[in-house]
Amino acid sequence: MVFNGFAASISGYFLLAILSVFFLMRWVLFFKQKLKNQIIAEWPFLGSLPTVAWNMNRLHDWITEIFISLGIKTFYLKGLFSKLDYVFSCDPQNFEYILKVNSGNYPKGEDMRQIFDILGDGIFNTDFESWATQRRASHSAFRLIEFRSFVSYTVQKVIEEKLLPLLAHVAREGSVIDLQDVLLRFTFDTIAMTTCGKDPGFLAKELPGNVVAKAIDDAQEAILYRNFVPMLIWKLMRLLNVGSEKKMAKAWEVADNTIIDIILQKKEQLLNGTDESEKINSLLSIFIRSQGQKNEYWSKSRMKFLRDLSLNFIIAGRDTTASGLLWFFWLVCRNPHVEEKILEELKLAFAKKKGNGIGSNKPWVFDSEDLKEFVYLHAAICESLRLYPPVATQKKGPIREDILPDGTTVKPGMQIVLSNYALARMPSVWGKDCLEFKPERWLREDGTTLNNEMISKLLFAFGTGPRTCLGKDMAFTQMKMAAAAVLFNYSIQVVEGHPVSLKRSIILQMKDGLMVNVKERGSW
Ligand code: HEM
Repeated sequence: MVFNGFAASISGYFLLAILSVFFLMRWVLFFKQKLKNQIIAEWPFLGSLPTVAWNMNRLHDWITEIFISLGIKTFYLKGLFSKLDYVFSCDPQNFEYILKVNSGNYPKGEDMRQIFDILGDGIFNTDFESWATQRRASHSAFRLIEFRSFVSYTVQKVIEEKLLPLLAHVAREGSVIDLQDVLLRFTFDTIAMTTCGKDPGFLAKELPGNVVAKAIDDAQEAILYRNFVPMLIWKLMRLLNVGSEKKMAKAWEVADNTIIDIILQKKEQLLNGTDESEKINSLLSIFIRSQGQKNEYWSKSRMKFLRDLSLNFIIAGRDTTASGLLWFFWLVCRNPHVEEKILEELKLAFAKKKGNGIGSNKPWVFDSEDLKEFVYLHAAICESLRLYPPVATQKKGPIREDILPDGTTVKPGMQIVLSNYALARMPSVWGKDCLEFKPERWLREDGTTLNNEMISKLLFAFGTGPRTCLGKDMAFTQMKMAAAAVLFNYSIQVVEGHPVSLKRSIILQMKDGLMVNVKERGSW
């Protein structure tokens, strides 16, 4: 009897277990099917958040697929409690309207300020009066001839003394190198020098580690995470000092210590009369000189202002420019006919120099004056920024209800995501060949001059309107100078079979880097 009862209960449990597994499998299959079949599947209470999470690793491509499969350029997405929380758009009219025409209604907002809190009260992270004052001051500094010359001088020096020697070393060794890593080192050294006047020495043959570069990577990882989890969760993680928030705290400490150290050194030099900043026209030196030299000018709030200024520019300028160059090189490698045309332009400029008895030695580095002649190269860079915009999406939140040019209603509390990446992939904007790398798109019909109207109307890689990128000219100088020097002196080839896909990051990067072979070109 006892045995029979025991057997019955065992078989009962067994049956229950089989039934549970059966229902669990059905449930999993049902959810998988729902996620697969419906491009924006919605769930009770959770809205579309599970679908977003499911597609997180391919977010930009997923958003693009939605636009294309639904044949629209704007759609809503539901967040928690099925509230209409998000508006995604790739309509150029909406870009122009939100970023320029009615930009006053679309500030960065408190959420973004908290997510990017490491940037303090810097230009990138503030709105209204605080932003306007910094914008005016930074804009004046960027227009100074001294600063512009210092940027060109620094970029040329880093290319000549570090970037090309590193590539020469790789070519001689016949080894392969990760171009993404090299470019991040290149832009870190140049942005640190132009912003703070200090060379971190990150781009050296030995490929050394660097605590500040690591701190910036860690901070960006935490910022990415903060963008996708509810604020309550990451704030709790910060309180407990765990995960990405632990790394963020450390990154913050490193950034503070390093930058404050540099500012204090400058203060010492200024007060002791040993200042070299007359020769070094970095952004920091320009700001420090403009504030006067007396001790009382060095208040705590002024130190914080200088710290925020430096960090904002370093973060704004490093990964963006490296990403712009990386995708450019990759696209050029895949399109030899474009490379050929760029080389023609470079050879012509080089021949002119030679004719004037100026240059014949290799490796040859073009200077800032030469860059003006590189129209096709400029168009090729615009085209790679179109297809792979380093800032792939821009997020904005309206403060008042508004109707966008395409008729979409937006309300306070909503997040508007403008997808630059999807915009490039819209046949209705660019034509059927939208996926092709065609620098000619940005040239007038004569094929020799840039179509500047089109650039200002459709190239949103740097944003537009009052918050348009302050470093745009600087980025072009850097990208054109580096691209010309590398392509003229070396042939870059992507290692066969190297996988290229998007990394989950704020700035468009490659998940596995970009392994390349480098070969020296013969003399022209
Ligand atoms: C290819 C390189 C670059 C790209 C694609 C790029 C893109 C952008 C974009 C899209 C914005 C607007 C962000 C928004 O509306 O929230 C922006 C803002 C900004 N960028 Fe860049 N950027 C690049 C390089 C640089 C460089 C080299 C610097 C300076 C050293 C720089 C400094 C800034 C600053 C200070 C802002 C904030 C402007 C403001 O809010 O008024 N950027 N950038």
